[in-house]
Amino acid sequence: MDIKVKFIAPYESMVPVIEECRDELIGVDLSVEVGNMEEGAKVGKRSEEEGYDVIISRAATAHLIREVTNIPVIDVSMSGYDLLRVLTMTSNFDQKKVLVCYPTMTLGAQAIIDILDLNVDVFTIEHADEIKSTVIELKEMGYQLIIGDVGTTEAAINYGLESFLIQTGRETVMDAIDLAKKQYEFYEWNLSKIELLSEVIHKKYDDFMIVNEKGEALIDVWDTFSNCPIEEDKVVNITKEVPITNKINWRYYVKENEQVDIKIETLENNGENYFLLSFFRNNDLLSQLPWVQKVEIKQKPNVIAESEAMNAVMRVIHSGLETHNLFFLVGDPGTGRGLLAQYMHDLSQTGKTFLEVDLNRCQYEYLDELLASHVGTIYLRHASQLAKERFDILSRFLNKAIEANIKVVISVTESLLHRFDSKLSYKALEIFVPSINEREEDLKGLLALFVAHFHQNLGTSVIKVQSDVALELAKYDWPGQVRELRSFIQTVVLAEKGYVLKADQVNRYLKEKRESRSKSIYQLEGTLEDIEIQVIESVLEEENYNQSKAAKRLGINRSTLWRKLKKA
Ligand SMILES: Nc1ncnc2c1ncn2[C@@H]1O[C@H](COP(=O)(O)OP(=O)(O)OP(=O)(O)O)[C@@H](O)[C@H]1O
Repeated sequence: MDIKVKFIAPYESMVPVIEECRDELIGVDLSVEVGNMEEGAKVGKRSEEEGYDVIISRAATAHLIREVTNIPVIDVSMSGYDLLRVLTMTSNFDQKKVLVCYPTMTLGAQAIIDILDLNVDVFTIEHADEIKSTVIELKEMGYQLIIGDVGTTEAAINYGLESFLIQTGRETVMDAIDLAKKQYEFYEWNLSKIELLSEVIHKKYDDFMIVNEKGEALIDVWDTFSNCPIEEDKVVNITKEVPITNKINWRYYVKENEQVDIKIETLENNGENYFLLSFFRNNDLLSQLPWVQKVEIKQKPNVIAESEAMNAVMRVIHSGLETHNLFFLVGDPGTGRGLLAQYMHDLSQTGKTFLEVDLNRCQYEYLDELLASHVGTIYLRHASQLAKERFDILSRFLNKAIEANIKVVISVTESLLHRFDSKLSYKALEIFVPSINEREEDLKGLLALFVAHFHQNLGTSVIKVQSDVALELAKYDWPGQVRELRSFIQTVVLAEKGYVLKADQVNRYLKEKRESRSKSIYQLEGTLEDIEIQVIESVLEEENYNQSKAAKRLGINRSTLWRKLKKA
């Protein structure tokens, strides 16, 4: 396919010269328009939009076009031929002559003048904005004829001087077109490399941009967003604020009630630094990870802590939150470690996100994605069973999280500190969550809390519990800890229709519980429903009375499970 070239001629008489060249061109689709300086820049911008591949223009106009376009812009620099032509022509005139040119031409022009022994002086200017004052000065110096480019000759005419424009000749036009072809091939080759790279990054991120240290975009790809979701000045701010490190940084912005997370990675190429900014809508990334759950804590978690053992835990939590970012909650499943983690978050990280992570299902290569700036607490579950290599990855992640001021709470069944290196374990605070048997004084409070909860949420009748019920409950060992107690209360209040729960009622259920525990196999007696409820109960027990997990294992949803339990 032909390369589409737009030639923007700064003056009218250049057009026929360019058109004359057109017939000799192979592989180039050339069109010409006239436009000097700002006018030329406008034409350039429009030409890019119209799909031109390369633009050719001259001197200052080419420079202005380059500023407003992203395609290659070739400058038809004045050649020796052009100078030779204009100097030969003006040698026929007797006026006091001066050639005004830019530094790149000064030496060549002087050489031609000397060789041909011409009566022309040379005056060098650095910038187009010096033209006016230079022409005034030259006039004062007695020059009558000025040779120069469009700007200089126009100024000369304005100040009543004779002028000759250095015209661009055919050979110069041909050279420029040839250069345009070469440059375009090179540009296209680079472009295809960039497209390939974009494709690779695109596989990882849907929406991203690569910007330089000034915040200017080199590549941008928008898939889920229609364009860059944050303003240009915010991108510039990111490049100013974010240090050049190999650490991942995060920023988040709220735009039209929607949160946009920006993951910032730094890249280095040829001694230059760049930023790879990837954009995620509404915590998109986190919601895509099945092992991460964003828990919304609507109200302050109500932790019952009447017993001395739980009181001690609360004291450690309160003082530890001020000094530490890494906590190990050591205790049996169901003792309330998750609840305590939420309580800690609510106390110290209000307004931020609480993430619950299942380390058993975690994709470790994505762990760093959790370090988003809006994340306040990461609660890691199932850390006890991890393999050695996983511990190393986890340690690195924990260090990063601590540095990012994110609180990490890890629930474990026994102390794990010895498995981390001493530097990290020094930063951690271990909190031992007592088993329910050491929290007898809490039973009354827990009972009241659960009864109220089920009354409010499931519409159960019981609203009051006789004082001796707690004593009866204390006689049982609750291997599934508080979670098992909660589940037991749920079963009881769903079944009992009176307002007051009495000790003898509770004892009846406790007796059944003891009996069912001693059974090793299901009783294949009674109806299908009876057998079903036995299966449900043992799965519930095995899952530490976690209804969601039990429902998942049984392949039913939670409300079906709840209905079946209610019927039992
Ligand atoms: N001190 C407490 N006050 C009020 N509720 C409690 C308390 N301790 C535990 N609970 C309740 O007991 C249930 C089990 O607690 P939680 O899920 O936090 O246990 P866990 O130790 O995190 O167990 P797992 O790791 O198996 O999920 C929850 O419903 C929780 O609200």
